[in-house]
Amino acid sequence: MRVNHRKMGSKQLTCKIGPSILNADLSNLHEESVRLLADGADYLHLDVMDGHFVPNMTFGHPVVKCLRAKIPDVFFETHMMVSNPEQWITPMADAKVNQYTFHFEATENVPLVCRKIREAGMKVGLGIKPKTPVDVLEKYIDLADMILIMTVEPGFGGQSFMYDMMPKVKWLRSNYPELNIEVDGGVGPETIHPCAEAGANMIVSGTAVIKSKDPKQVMEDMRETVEKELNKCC
Ligand SMILES: O=C(CO)[C@H](O)[C@H](O)COP(=O)(O)O
Ligand SMILES: [Fe+2]
Repeated sequence: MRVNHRKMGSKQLTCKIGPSILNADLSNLHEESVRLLADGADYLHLDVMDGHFVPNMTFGHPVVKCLRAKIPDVFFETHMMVSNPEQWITPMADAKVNQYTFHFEATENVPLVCRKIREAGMKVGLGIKPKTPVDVLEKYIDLADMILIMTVEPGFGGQSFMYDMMPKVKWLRSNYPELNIEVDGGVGPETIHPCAEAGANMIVSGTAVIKSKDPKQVMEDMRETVEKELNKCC
């Protein structure tokens, strides 16, 4: 299935805030997630790391499945920082993940992975690491529901936002007005302006939300900034 993101149709893009629980107290994953959702999160961005594609490990489908059992209705995106992303499609679908976001750099066969994710009933997210140029995505964009532009080297939370990734977001937004574009890494109140101006509408924020005394306010402020920019163009 192909989605034509180039056309300027009637689809109104909305801002979605997806906190990353990477730097939360993972022994309290359920409580932390419930708190973030009560504070206004639109979806949960679950960072899955395999210690191979990135030099760190987090959790896999068994944990996601347990979390899903306690939180049945919320949109789960798994950010798959794994080699061989094909391997985990079925288990993540079984865990009732809504969107499976994998990395361009992790596979030789992007179309095949996109197709398998869709066949398993999930939305397709396709991401690139900072050193990967955005134009490699051109022939795959219509196979995806969302493009992820990493604004840090994947692997760890709490890193500094890479401002020089913003031209990638701008390029995508100017060519694909209806595309969902996500930014991830070092995003918070201090760095949301360039993301919004460049055209990102799906905002992942870990440390800035989790470590804040007022996560609700942080998410509200980021949403307001993004929505202001989205409303400018239409
Ligand atoms: O994918 C990630 C790291 O690879 C995380 O989603 C990201 O880093 C979020 O955390 P922070 O906002 O603290 O950077
Ligand atoms: Fe992530």
